[in-house]
Amino acid sequence: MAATAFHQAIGSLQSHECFHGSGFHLESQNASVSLVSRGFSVEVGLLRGGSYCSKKKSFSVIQSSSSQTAVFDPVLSPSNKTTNDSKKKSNEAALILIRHGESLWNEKNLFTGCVDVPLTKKGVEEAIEAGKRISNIPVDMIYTSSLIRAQMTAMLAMTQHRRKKVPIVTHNESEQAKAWSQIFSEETKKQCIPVITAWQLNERMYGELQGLNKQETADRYGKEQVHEWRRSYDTPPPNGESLEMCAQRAVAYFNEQIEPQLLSGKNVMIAAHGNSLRSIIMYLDKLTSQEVISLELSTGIPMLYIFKEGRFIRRGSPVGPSEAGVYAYTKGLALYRQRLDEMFQ
Ligand SMILES: O=C(O)[C@@H](CO)OP(=O)(O)O
Repeated sequence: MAATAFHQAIGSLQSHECFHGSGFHLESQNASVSLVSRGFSVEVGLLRGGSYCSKKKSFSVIQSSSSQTAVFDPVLSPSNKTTNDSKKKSNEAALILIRHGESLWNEKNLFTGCVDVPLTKKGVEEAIEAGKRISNIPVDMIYTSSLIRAQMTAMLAMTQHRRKKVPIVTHNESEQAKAWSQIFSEETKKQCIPVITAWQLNERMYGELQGLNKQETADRYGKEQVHEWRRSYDTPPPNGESLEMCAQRAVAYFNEQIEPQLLSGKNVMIAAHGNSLRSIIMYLDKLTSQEVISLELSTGIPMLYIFKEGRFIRRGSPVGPSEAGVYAYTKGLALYRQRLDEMFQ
């Protein structure tokens, strides 16, 4: 049956259990508490104030697809019995968010924004480690920013995936690019994961801070001013984007392009940046503009959400493919993990 141990176990996790795990934290205790208790009404206020108004529209667009993989993965499912089950649509989908691994400018403590800087060796290792953590979670589509550090992270992470599907960058920038990158085998297509690059998921544009040293900037303009530029919701850095401005394009893109995929049951991974992901998490977790100030993301730590009945349920950061860790708060899930490992031994 489609109702696998993974489903049951994941479904029985309580939301308060999702706050464990690294990669995502709110510094204030109060903020964490309000996260789990906050209702939809706050979000509506936020939506009205900002430009996330396409949510309603995007929810009405339901695409159908036969190539989706359910949140439980038939290949990885302990029962692994029927092909019918594998075709059955799930009303759940996994959403993995991952901030890129350490970049060369993270290492040098420079404001980076939209400057296109690659990963360090440590960043490469972080991306591979991230891939191990999510290697059991099915991925049907990948979205990255147009910046190389996010793309490297996505690709390196996918080298660790158990399904061994091939991530293929989609080239829609011109008719010729589309035509010249076509795949003519349906069988091969099924073994591919489309990778869509979107500038809307880029890091916030840091304006005249790009290339400056963060410490030196704090020494010059004061710690408080620099903190406000870096973490506040609506104060833009000089000639750059505030988090609010970044959200206007990143969340709109999420609403218009990514949510319809989740609604159709596709499992999606997004590899992006500290601030573009902060704005998306603010939307997913219904954070207020005060709460988001304390939201910090580590490099190369994946975070999992389950999209179910129009809601995003945060599951935290998978510790590893076979470690009980964050997921193992229920017996059923621990058992599923154990069976999975036995299957692949
Ligand atoms: O420099 C940047 O682009 C970002 C992310 O590294 O910095 P911050 O920590 O200020 O968001």
